[in-house]
Amino acid sequence: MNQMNIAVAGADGRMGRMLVDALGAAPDAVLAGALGLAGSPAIGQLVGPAPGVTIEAELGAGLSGADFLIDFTRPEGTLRHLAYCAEHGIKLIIGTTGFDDAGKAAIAAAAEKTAIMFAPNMSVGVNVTLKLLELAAKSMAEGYDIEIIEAHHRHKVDAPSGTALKMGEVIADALGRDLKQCAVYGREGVTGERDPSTIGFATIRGGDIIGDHTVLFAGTGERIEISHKSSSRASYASGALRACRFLADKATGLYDMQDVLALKD
Ligand SMILES: NC(=O)C1=CN([C@@H]2O[C@H](COP(=O)(O)OP(=O)(O)OC[C@H]3O[C@@H](n4cnc5c(N)ncnc54)[C@H](OP(=O)(O)O)[C@@H]3O)[C@@H](O)[C@H]2O)C=CC1
Ligand SMILES: O=C(O)C1=N[C@H](C(=O)O)C[C@H](O)C1
Repeated sequence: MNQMNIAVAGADGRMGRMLVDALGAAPDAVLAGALGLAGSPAIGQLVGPAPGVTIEAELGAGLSGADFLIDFTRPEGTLRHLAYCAEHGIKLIIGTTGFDDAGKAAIAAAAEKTAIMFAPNMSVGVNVTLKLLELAAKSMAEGYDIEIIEAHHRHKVDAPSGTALKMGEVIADALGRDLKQCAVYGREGVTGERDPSTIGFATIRGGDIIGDHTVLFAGTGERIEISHKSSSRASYASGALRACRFLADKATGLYDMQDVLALKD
């Protein structure tokens, strides 16, 4: 078994800490570096199993021993790491959400130089849910109003969640619609009757909710709700490690969790 040398960005964050623990328990991987935000009190702290790795702000120091970087940070941080990884052939697993179109284009361009797995949700359950949504949308293309409701902890900074947006994209694609044209992000005041061609989004933020997503297909005389609820961040971390194993024999290319889990038709 080849050992994977994996660095973690945002090593002191909620997902970073979970990833460091997951790497400590993985038989085929070692924590090979850790990155933190310049100026953060976390810089210089030891993480991981003994003898430990220090969290570095300088990319060269944090990534010198790494073949992979797992990045759950913020778009501006990920884009900085992306440029370095593309230049140095470090494979990248991106879990960060909240990218604009230019950020997504930069990720696609970097995938011509190194292998990248980019997904807003790395849990098996959410990725199977995406397949269920495709089937549900095709089967209920007429007569059902589609609303996506997501709930997350009070610290989350982007809305709607990357997962909710991905669910919207999958449904819009299945229906031959463009999400940019048909999405409605919240409602207030005199809105008029609901336009049947729209896909609505509602966002809840509070407490320590790890991540709940429900898609409602509301028809006449019945409604279907397809829900996924996360009760631990461990499912995201194990998905990220699965992605490293998937990328191990790839030199370049942009992949998602549907590729990793062999869920593509
Ligand atoms: N794809 C998936 O399966 C999942 C995706 N996510 C996404 O991952 C991201 C992180 O989530 P979470 O761990 O909860 O967030 P946290 O805020 O807990 O952690 C973010 C980490 O990134 C660091 N950071 C912040 N800004 C920068 C920057 N500009 N450059 C480098 N590092 C930076 C933070 O440093 P500091 O502490 O010093 O601010 C911290 O270490 C979010 O976008 C979230 O939506 C989350 C869970 C699952
Ligand atoms: O910020 C989070 O916590 C999460 N973010 C991801 C998203 O935006 O979809 C994935 C998960 O829902 C947790």
